[in-house]
Amino acid sequence: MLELSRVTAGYDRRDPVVRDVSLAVAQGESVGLLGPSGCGKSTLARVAALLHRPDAGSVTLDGAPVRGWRHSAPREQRTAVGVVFQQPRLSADPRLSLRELIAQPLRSTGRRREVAERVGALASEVGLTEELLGRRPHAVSDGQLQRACVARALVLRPGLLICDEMTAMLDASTTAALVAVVETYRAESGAALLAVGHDRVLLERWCERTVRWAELGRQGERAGAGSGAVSGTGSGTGSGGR
Ligand SMILES: Nc1ncnc2c1ncn2[C@@H]1O[C@H](COP(=O)(O)OP(=O)(O)OP(=O)(O)O)[C@@H](O)[C@H]1O
Repeated sequence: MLELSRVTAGYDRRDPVVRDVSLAVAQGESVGLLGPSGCGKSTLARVAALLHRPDAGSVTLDGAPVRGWRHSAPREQRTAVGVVFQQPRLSADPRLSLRELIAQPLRSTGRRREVAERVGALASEVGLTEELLGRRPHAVSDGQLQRACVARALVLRPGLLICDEMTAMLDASTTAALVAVVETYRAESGAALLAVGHDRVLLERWCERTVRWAELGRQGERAGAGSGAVSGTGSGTGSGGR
């Protein structure tokens, strides 16, 4: 489903934060990526979500190499990945109501006719009332806004979901509710999951497999020798992540 092979990425080519790392997530598989704060997890998650162009290495989605990032990514690749970020306020347009926020990917891909049914169904799954759907981000709590961001990430029925510290600012009951929404969606759709974070207990409970950041450079080797649940990266791996 997702194959990151020998990816180097960052904000300064002379000093990249992600160095020569490889990671593969098979179709339908859930993988937790664990690492300390600042190691580069979010940067790698953004590369996988086609939001950040790597300086080197390759990314393959559903067998097709990714050649464009952000707005230059082909629509079918962009819409195949749903993303939830740690801080919903940074990713949510403050001018939109929660209803519009959830519906926006459908509108921008010309699927307006699905809006009423799909937004209604997702709102009830994530636990947002009609009244909350009419409010804008400034008038809801972080947890309520994150519920809307999860609904938005699922609205196009992606084959891969990337959750970057999705629950870091949530209480235990909202965390459990949103993890359950993601897992219900995965059970119905067969979607794969890459969940990034530093909460080992949560990720080990949530995901079928967890990988530590320090092990990332060896993913290709492990996939070749392992259970077959993970597809190989297709090349030898380098010196590993930081
Ligand atoms: N837009 C940016 N410009 C310059 N440097 C950045 C930018 N975003 C992140 N960094 C730096 O890149 C490094 C890795 O950041 P990143 O957010 O990928 O780490 P992380 O493992 O996700 O951390 P956390 O768990 O704290 O979210 C950090 O040193 C950070 O300061």
